[in-house]
Amino acid sequence: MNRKILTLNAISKKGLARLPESYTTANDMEAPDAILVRSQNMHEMAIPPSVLCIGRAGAGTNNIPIKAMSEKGIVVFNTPGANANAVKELVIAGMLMGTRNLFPALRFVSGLVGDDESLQKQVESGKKRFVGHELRGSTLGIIGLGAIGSKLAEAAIQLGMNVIGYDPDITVEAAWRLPSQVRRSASIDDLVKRADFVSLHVPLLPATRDLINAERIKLMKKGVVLLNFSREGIVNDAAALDSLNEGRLHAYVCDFPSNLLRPHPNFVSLPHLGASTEEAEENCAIMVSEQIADYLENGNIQNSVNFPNIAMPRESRYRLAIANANVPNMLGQISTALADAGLNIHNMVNKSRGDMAFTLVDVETEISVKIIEQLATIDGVLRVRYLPS
Ligand SMILES: NC(=O)C1=CN([C@@H]2O[C@H](COP(=O)(O)OP(=O)(O)OC[C@H]3O[C@@H](n4cnc5c(N)ncnc54)[C@H](O)[C@@H]3O)[C@@H](O)[C@H]2O)C=CC1
Ligand SMILES: O=C(O)CCC(=O)C(=O)O
Repeated sequence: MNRKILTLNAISKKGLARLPESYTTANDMEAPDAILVRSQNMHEMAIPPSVLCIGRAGAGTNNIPIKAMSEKGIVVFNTPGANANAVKELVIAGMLMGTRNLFPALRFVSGLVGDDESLQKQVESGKKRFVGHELRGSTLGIIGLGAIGSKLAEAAIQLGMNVIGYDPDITVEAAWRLPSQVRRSASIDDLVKRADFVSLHVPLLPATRDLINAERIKLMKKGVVLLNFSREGIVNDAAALDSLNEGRLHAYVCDFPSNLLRPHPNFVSLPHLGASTEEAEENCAIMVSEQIADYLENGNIQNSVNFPNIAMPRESRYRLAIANANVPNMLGQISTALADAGLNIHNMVNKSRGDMAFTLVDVETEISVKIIEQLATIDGVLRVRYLPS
């Protein structure tokens, strides 16, 4: 079927190539079936009523109004783990930038004047200001042991670091990925007291806003390097500046700009580069393109952040995909409406997640527009799609 996909950010061509050939992609179009996005803020955007799903080529979905999309039956996907290696590698670079004073040292060298002999003398007398610490033997505290945090833990152990971690909601899968040497912290406070490096790998949520604030920074060891490759807002900028000024924070390495912190020589800020590798961009775009195509064609859902995972092999040509509220008797009402219309159900699956549920129904004969309209009027049904193959 011809489908229209609106791309709000640059999405890797290798990923877009995974969409069926009949699909059109463009960064400006009327009535798209789906939207592909990376970091663009969609909170103020008017979402066209034609949109069936949104694919976030990446992990964080705080740029998407998830609740409003759920209420409209719009499925939001992300790509768990697809850019985790890229972020992990940049965090390792960040630890070195912070502890080896690489930016102040680079600024020192760029400011030198004189002939080669004079430069040599200035370097030899000046370099003692930039003496740092090695990663090996230091303690890294990781807050959030999901896709990125667990990869970082593994790499840090290989570099000879001691790793402590905190994640009260760690998934079983992520826990299995963690090396046995990672020590569990009882709380964030406990973790920050013991770490030489603190790295944040949690989503931005109301509960994680200002997670690192003045009180927590006061618990940290003097000379700690703080790394935030998660989101701005998770570290309180004013508290970070105060502690950089007083020397408790040796360096704050962050993937987001801050006008307040920018003038401080030990604030290292990158332009949201964590996932900016060709490999990560391809991985995310491939994963998200395959997910939205399977949803648009078959109603199958994998890696949604607001609806349950659901999949049913196609054994009949006539499929209904129904987004509905997770309330009693939805299945009863749907199957009664189909039975009343003389339609025989071949296969049916329903999954729920929080307030949301999703139902796939394959019937043995064609479904009329009238039945689809009737199903859409059932209280709690958010969206009904007919997907004949
Ligand atoms: N700088 C960049 O370019 C990128 C930034 N990110 C950011 O990193 C975040 C993490 O990414 P992933 O590891 O892929 O996500 P993930 O979902 O695999 O892991 C997040 C982990 O944080 C844990 N968590 C949630 N609240 C917590 C809390 N209060 N305390 C401790 N742990 C908590 C969860 O249980 C989960 O295990 C994303 O939400 C995104 O904001 C992700 C990719 C690229
Ligand atoms: O797409 C990007 O460059 C940003 C990635 C990111 O922040 C994420 O995946 O959460």
